[in-house]
Amino acid sequence: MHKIDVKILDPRIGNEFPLPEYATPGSAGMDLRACMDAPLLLAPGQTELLPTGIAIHIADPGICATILPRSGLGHKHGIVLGNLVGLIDSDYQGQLMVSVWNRSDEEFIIQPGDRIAQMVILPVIQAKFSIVDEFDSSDRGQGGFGSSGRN
Ligand SMILES: O=c1ccn([C@H]2C[C@H](O)[C@@H](COP(=O)(O)OP(=O)(O)OP(=O)(O)O)O2)c(=O)[nH]1
Repeated sequence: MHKIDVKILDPRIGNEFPLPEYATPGSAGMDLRACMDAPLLLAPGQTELLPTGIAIHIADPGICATILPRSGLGHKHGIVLGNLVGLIDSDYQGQLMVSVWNRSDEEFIIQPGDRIAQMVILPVIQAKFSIVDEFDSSDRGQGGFGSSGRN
């Protein structure tokens, strides 16, 4: 298990609200909690940036974190992310923030401590461009966007 430094910025984390953790041994993501002071009513179409009460410093440039919607919230209630996917750089040390977007046509209330999104830690490969005039030939060439047909 990889270790990542975490700072607890909101004293409710680790007490009233647990530190993000994997729910089962096979979980890929750990849920992030909304750490605002009061309930938040998200009107249809509204987007808000919510604090999570923690900061992480991944440090290793070969690792990043992604913030993804929770399936149930997204599918049943239309609560997804304003940035669709959040990408946390390995050198970011600020508070983890979650942009919540109510894409439904109904109001949704988020309570402090609610699990609003999930974070997945992923490997990253950093690449450097090498300028060429021609690529080595490949089977696909420039074909894309449906070039192989529909089925
Ligand atoms: O959902 C998110 C997305 C990003 N971040 C933090 C971590 C990330 O490392 C930093 C910058 O994110 P990004 O590079 O995507 O933002 P930007 O809009 O390009 O801003 P910047 O100019 O700060 O890079 O913001 C979050 O806390 N939550």
